[in-house]
Formats: sequence, structure tokens, C-alpha cells
Amino acid sequence: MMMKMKNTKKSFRSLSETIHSLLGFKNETNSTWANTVCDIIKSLPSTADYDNDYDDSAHGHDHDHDHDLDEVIISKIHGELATLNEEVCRLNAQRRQVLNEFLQLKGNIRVFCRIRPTVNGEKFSHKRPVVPVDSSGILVNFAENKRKLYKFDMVLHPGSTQDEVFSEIEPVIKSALDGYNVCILAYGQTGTGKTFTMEGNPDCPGVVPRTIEALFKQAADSNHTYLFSFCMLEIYLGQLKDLLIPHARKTTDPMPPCLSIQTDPNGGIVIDNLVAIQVSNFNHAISLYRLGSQLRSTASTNSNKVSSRSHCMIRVSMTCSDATERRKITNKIWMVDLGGSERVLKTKAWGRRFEEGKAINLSLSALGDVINALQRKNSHIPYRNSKLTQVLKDSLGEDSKTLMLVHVSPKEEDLCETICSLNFALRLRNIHLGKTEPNEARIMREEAMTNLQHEMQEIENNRDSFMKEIKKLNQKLDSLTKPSTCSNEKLDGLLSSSSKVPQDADKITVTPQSSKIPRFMKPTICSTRKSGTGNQNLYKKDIRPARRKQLPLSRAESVSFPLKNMTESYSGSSISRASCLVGLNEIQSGTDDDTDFSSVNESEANHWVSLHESKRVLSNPTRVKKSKPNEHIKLRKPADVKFAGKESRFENISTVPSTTSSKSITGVDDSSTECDIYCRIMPCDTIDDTCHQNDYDNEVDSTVISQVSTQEAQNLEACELEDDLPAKFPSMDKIILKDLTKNSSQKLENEQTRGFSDILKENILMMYNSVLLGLGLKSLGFDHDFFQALMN
Ligand SMILES: Nc1ncnc2c1ncn2[C@@H]1O[C@H](COP(=O)(O)OP(=O)(O)OP(=O)(O)O)[C@@H](O)[C@H]1O
Repeated sequence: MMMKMKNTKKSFRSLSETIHSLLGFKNETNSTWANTVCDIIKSLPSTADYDNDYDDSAHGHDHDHDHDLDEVIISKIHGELATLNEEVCRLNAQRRQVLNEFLQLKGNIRVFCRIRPTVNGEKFSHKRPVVPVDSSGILVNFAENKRKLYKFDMVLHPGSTQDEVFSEIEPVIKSALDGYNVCILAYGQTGTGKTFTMEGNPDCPGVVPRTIEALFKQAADSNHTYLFSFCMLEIYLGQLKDLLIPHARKTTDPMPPCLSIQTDPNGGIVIDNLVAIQVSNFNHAISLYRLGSQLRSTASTNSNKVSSRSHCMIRVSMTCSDATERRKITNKIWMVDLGGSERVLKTKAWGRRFEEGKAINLSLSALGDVINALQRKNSHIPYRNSKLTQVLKDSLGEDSKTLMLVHVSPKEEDLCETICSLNFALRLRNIHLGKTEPNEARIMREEAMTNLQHEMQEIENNRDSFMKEIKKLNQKLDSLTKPSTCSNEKLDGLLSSSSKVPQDADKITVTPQSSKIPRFMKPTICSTRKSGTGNQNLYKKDIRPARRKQLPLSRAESVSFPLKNMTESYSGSSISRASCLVGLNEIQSGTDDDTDFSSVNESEANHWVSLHESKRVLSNPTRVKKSKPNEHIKLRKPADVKFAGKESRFENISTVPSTTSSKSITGVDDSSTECDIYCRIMPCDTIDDTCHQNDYDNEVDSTVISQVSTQEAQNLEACELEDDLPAKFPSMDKIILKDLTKNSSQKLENEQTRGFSDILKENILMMYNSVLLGLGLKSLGFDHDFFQALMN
């Protein structure tokens, strides 16, 4: 029986291994072959049955057999996974092709029209100026018996929901994940609902939050790894402004770096100095979006209480290096809430409002020219006519998808602007699938589109079932490998329990492995006190807390140098005031990496913005990590970092192994950087006022410590403090008080035997010594660490 089992096991193993090895040739073969191999693997005896048979017969005989059997099963699962993954990749490529065909039929530049509903008790005349006739037509009543039909890719009637709007946008988001650049623009007269469409409100989220959510969801559902980064800017009066950096409010505030548009060698657009923060989940991205939205330039106008006075541009970039079928490794999706087109005469704007309106109108006109030239396939596209078109240059062209959502007002008094907007939209659309398209051709196109949609659905269903199978197999694989992990954990637990962890381990920020470094590199008592990295166990009783002001619990995360001339792309690890905002919630909530940022309310955010502004802290505050006592940390020379001409003082700069970087709040897993630099940053203002004083204080501390660290320390341990002394000398150190206690008790003994002059002399001498001690002159003898280090 045992022999039979062994033979079965052997053949089972060899069969599985042979098939697995054959999978190596799969690249040269077609999918039918892969399916056949997959089927053979599936038809192998069930591992569960085999387990049972084997358990019954061999239980208690040979433990090695268990191990061998596991290996066989694992190898079989690996084989299946490889085949399934190949299949998913093939289906992804197929889906991408079909989607692209579908979008090309629909049009790479599509124009939708959304009619705003009546809001806030607006009154209308009986006759409606704009009436949607069907899903793609809109009828405009100019006057009695004078009307015109406008045709678009889609007309969203006043009752349309945000869901309906987004369902039309979703295919384009899939395209973005396939590697195409995408641009979604909201255009229209002021007050027609552009911001409502793009941003929405908590009850009806708009295109931006839905798109971000869909991107993360679809990326998670795919079998690839995506890296997302988020940035937000506005074009105000023709200038680019980073919305993730608070604007300078006072003249003393540092000016944010100037943003400039550059073209990379591949023709891609790069915005120098733009803060791009890598985001690991929806909440993270949405918290940045909210913060950026608060910094938008808005004002109250005749037409809209909260009118956007700029073009607000949100960009999500995605990088996926493990999907060969993608169009580009890194691509982006722009979501633009354009400033409202307005007739300056009607809005009666003057001064700044007038300038803003003029700048908006000029850039909108330039955008219209560019899209029109693209549609006509002109040889010259006038991108350079405005900053808006320069920024969008690589997202509006041939190889990208553009969606323009034109908004119109339902009010009769706005008819003039409505006609202007509709004509603008028509100009963009006409050339592409203009009025001239014959009916038959349109019907054929629509049929082809429906077929492609069905095909895509089928492919997606197949892919989903493969993905489910992959998930199941991965779970199975986990369960097979888990026992060994558990035993490792147990072992780790045993090992760690054997090395005694100090009780106050959580107070130790950094524990250098001093035994492994040369003596001259060892920190002196003074320096360890300053950096707070000293062995606090040793001096815990004797050292009072540093008199330094309570520093903000902030650590600059993933600081990359130099700060100047940093480029926007992949600057997830850049330090900026904006990045302060990223982590601020963490401090507040004290939660872990995937903090729910949605919980940040406006006042909190404002508070933090103002807090950081007032302190000029250029850091990315995160929840301060409690270092493990055995964490290996190299000490680095403290560095000063300059930002916009102001110095920030970094102290306690240390490096931690790069593994920790993957858990950073920004979701940055920058494998190219060796390690993250964790710094505690002194606010500039605080440095000016208090820093030198604090340094002096610490000098005094350390001299006292170095004095008492030898024999006196023992004496002091034994010496009892007088109860009232701390009360009498609250500003004095415990150690000095101990010293005084000791001296005063001796004095009491001797006072009766000595004369007045002796006591006076002794007191003067003591005061003199105290001054020397206070100035730090007395204790720096040759046995001081500093000289020892020099001599070594
Ligand atoms: N589809 C809609 N459903 C409900 N309310 C809407 C809709 N569209 C717009 N509104 C409301 O109309 C008002 C003006 O909208 P919004 O501020 O979005 O206009 P806008 O085009 O962005 O204006 P501006 O160009 O001046 O910034 C807001 O109060 C908004 O809530």
C-alpha cells in the first residue's frame, strides 16, 4: 500500500512539474495551448482527495512526505497561477483594443451638453429657452417661430443625476488605465453648474471624486500595480498657481516656487516645481483635493455667489510598469473646471474682477482654437496662445481622449450666453462627426458601437472569472505557506522576548548601535542630550527633560534634496508646505497609514493651514513613529535646508531602512531612494527666538551630567531631596538641588563649629564655582568625551 502511495505521489509530482516546466514555452504558443495546459493541470487529482488518501495511509509514518506533498501542491498552484495570469493579460489587451475602437467610433473628442436645473427659487417665464429633444439634441428658442436644433454626443437634461453624467465618463477612465492621456473639461457661462458637475457636494459627488474612486477601484481589480500621484493647480490671471501650497498672505511669508511649463524629450508636458504627491488610496487623494479646493480663487459676482475666478486643474498621474499592453508607462488624467465665460458688460465687473473675466475669456478662446485645429487636423495647433492650452498640450492631441462638458443656463435672460456656449461647443464637435454624417452611416456606426460594447462586456466577464480563480488560488497558496510563517513568528517572538526590552522603550527615539561604530563617531553626552538619542535608561532619573520648547510632532518624510529646481513628475518624495497638509490628519487622528482623510473638516484644515503658515514649517507631519529599541539607525550630520530663502533647521536627522518608506503616508514606495530621512524640524520663528537660549540651557545640563556621571552620581543617588527645595527653587535642576541638599546638610553640621567669616568665604567660593559650572568652563576637562574622541 505504502509503495503504491509513493508511486502515485511520484507520478503526480512529476506530471505537475513537467506541465509547469512546459509553461515556460508558452510565450511562443497561442492561448488555446495555454488553455489546454490549464485544463490538464485542473484535471490532475484533487489535492484534497490526495491529502485524505495520503493522510489515511501514511499518517504517523513519514513527516517528510507531508512536506513533499505540500511542495507538489504549491508547484501545481504556481503553474495554474502563471497560466491564469497570462490569460488575464491577453484579455486585458483584447479589452483595450475593443475599448479603443469603441471610443474612436464615439470620437476621441466628445462634447456633452448639460442643462442646469432651476435652483434657489429661480422664476421662469412660461416659454423655456432651451429644451432637450432627445439624448443628443437640444432645441433653442430664439424668438417667436425662430428656433435652432443643436446636436451633441450627449445631452444631459436638467433632471440628470451625477450618476448619469459619470456613466458617460467611465469608459474614458478605463482608457486612462490603459495608458491614454485623458482630459475632462467643464465649460460654460458663470453659474451654470461647472463646479457642481466636477466637484459636486457630499450628497452628490461630482466627476472628480468619482473618477478618483473609479481609478483606485479599477486599478485594484486589475492584476497590475499602479502608482498614482495627485496634483492640483489653478490658472489665475494667466499665471500657474500650485493649489497644494498655501498662498503667501503676508509679505514675510515665503513665496511659493514659480511654476513653469517645459516639454520633455518625448513631447510630454512637465510643470517645473509643481507638487505632485503620491497617493495610495481614495481617501488620501480626496483629502488633497479638498485642501486644494479651499485655496481656489473665488469671489462673489453678479451671476454667482461663489464664482470661480480661475481655471482649476486636477491631475492624477498613473504609472504602471508591469503591464506591457499599456499605451504608456506613465500617463495622466486632467480634470478641469474652467473659469466661467462671462460678458463683462453684463456682470458689470470692474477692477480685478474685470481682469479675471478678461483672462478667463482669452484662454477659453485659445482652448476653442486648439480643439478646433485638432478636429480639422491642421498642421499648426496654436497651443502657445495660452497657459491653459500649453499645460494640456499632451492631453488634447491625437493619442488622447477629450471630453468637454458644456453647461448652459435654463434662464431666458441668459439666452445670449447660452447661444455663445452652444456655438463654442458646436465648433469643437462639428468637424469630428458633423452634421454632414449621413443617417445610414450613423446607424451603422451605432450598431458597430453596440457590438463592441457587448464584446467588451464578454471579455470583462471572462477576465473577472479568471481573476476570481486567481484570488482563490492565492488564498490556497497562503494557507499552505501560513504554518511556516506562524512558526517563524513564534521564533521571532521567542528571540525578542529573550532580549530584554526597556520599559520606557517607547520614549527612545533613536538607538544607535554604538558598539559597532568607532569611538570618534559615538555621540557625546552633550550631543545625545541635544538630539534626544541618548541612552535614556542610564540617565533617566538624573536628566530633566530638555528645556527646549515643545516641538511640533512633525517629521519631514521622504525629503529629497535639492529642493530647488525639483520637477513635478514623481516628486512624491519632495518636501513642501503642501506635504504638511498631507499628514496633518494623521497627527490629529493618530491612525495608521490608510487614515480616513475624509474625516478632515474645513476648520481643521484651515487651522492647520494657518498653523503651518505661521510657523513656516516645511515638513510633512506624520504620526511620530515609536522606534523599536533594536532598530538599526545610522546617525547623520544635521543639515540646514533652505526653502524660498528661509532656513529651516533640521535636527536629529537619521536614516531608517528603506523598508519603512513603503509605509509612508504619501504611499511613496520609492525604491530608487535608498532610505527615507526622518527629521524633526524647528519652526523658523522658534529658532530665531529660542534656539540659542535652548542650546545654552542644554550645555549647562550636559556639563552637570558629565560631572555627576562618575562617583558623584552614586552619592547623589543616596542623597534624599528636601521636600521644600524643589518648591523654593523651581527653576533649578534636580541634580543641582541634590547638590545643594548635600551641601546644606554638611553646612548645618559645621555651622556651629565655624565662624561667620568661614561660612561667608565658603558661600562665595560656592557661588564662584556655580558661575564656572554655569558657563560650562569647569567641566570640560581632558576626560570629557570631546577630548577623548579627538585623542582616539
Ligand atoms: N445640476 C445641478 N443640480 C443642482 N444644483 C445645481 C446644478 N448645477 C448647478 N447647481 C447649483 O447652481 C449654483 C451655481 O453652480 P456652480 O457654482 O457650480 O456654477 P459654476 O458654473 O461653477 O459657476 P462659476 O463659473 O461662477 O464658478 C450652485 O449653487 C449649484 O449648487
